[in-house]
Amino acid sequence: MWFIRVADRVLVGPVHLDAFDAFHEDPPCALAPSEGLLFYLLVPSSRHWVLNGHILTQMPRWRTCTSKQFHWTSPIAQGLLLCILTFGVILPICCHRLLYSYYFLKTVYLDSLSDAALQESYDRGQEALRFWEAAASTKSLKDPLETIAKKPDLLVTIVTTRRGEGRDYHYLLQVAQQLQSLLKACGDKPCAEVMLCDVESGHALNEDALLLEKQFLVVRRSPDERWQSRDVANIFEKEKRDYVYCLRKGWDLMKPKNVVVLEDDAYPLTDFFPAVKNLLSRRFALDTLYIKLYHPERLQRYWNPEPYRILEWIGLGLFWATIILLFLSHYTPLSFTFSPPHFLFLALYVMAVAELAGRHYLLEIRRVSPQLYAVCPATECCTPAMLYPGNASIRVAEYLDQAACAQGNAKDMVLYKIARSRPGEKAHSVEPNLIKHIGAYSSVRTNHVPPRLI
Ligand SMILES: CC(=O)N[C@H]1[C@@H](OP(=O)(O)OP(=O)(O)OC[C@H]2O[C@@H](n3ccc(=O)[nH]c3=O)[C@H](O)[C@@H]2O)O[C@H](CO)[C@H](O)[C@@H]1O
Repeated sequence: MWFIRVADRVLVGPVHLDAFDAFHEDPPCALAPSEGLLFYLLVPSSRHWVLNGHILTQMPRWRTCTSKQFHWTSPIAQGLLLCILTFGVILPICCHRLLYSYYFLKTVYLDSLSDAALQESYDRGQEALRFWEAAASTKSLKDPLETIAKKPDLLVTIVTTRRGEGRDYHYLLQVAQQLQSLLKACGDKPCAEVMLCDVESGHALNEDALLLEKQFLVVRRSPDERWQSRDVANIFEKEKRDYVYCLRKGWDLMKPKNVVVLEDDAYPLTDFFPAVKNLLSRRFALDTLYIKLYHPERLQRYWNPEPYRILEWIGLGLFWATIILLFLSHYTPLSFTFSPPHFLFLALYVMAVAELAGRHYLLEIRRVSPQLYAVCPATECCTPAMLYPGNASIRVAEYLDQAACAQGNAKDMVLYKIARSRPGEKAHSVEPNLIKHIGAYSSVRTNHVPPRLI
């Protein structure tokens, strides 16, 4: 390919020296060539044109573009090159295996990643089963009800039911094992009391909860109450009533200062207790109905209908655009000016990189310290891990009692609407997540077979 320059005009287009017919085409203006690539068209001699020593019989019909318009040192060309490199080369290479990135190659990697996650969970479940069976056979503890502290700073209640599908994964045993190891790491004074709330109301027993009876306080409805609890309109209403029962039972038994309610497939991460402690030490916690400790990763993108996220996104773009421009103008030989177009371009560039690579991965950086965890207005979906500061758990039980749940209006949606509609009530979410959702099989919904990660 050749580029031809005459005086201050640049003639742009492909010149195939072996096929002069190409000159009859009218090539479009394209990227400007670098100075070093320019070749000069020699002026015509009689009826011939000479290009780099080759004789042409016709004058090529070129469209001309001024050299100012196309020059590779121009900001537009540089910006274009940067975008092509970033979005067309670097990000696809780095992110094509990242589950929550736009570049994730679902058709190639989703099945293998999902199978690996299932296998990992199964292995952890079997390991937990062996662990708790060994503990049950060797330890004979006092009645857990006698050993629990009254008015603990924090009560962790796990709502559990017998699982049909996915029972070999022993979600409850996995969660209990992890909680126990995190509690040990707290030091001499336990950072929380744990209560298992077994809401199984069928004829079959929740065997995982039975296995943990010697280690943790396990509460259940009486046989009469259990029978009544089965008589409900739908599974979502039952799920809500079970939740309310567990909230009330924890409060009645211990009068805790704060409550965390975990669903039985909410696996606490290592930063769980330090982060909860930090949240409770912040002023806003005194004044909140609940703090969500988990939001599904697939819904963590900027491009989601959460207004604060759009603000965060714009802030991120403006912040990094400023840093990059300051850096370029002070620490590189490049002659960058702080012009508004540069600034706008860089802000949009940073925003696009953050969104396409995956906001989820940016949030993970916050794990460096609990102080860096972000608190924002509560998001809509899901309640696998909820923190109720002060006596909020009892307020929530009362509010939920007054609402009816159904398909499409499960307890998570009801709770979200309550927090928005009740005057004086506020609800928050923390980011990043403090638990991992390990429940590939739902006990209230039809499951995709085999379960997939997204
Ligand atoms: C990760 C995620 O998005 N989870 C949400 C999803 O749960 P899932 O569809 O994932 O259901 P799941 O099996 O995790 O059950 C949620 C919780 O309900 C409990 N349970 C189940 C059956 C029953 O009769 N009684 C009972 O209390 C169960 O022990 C568990 O603690 O939808 C629920 C609302 O429907 C909640 O919003 C969950 O947070």
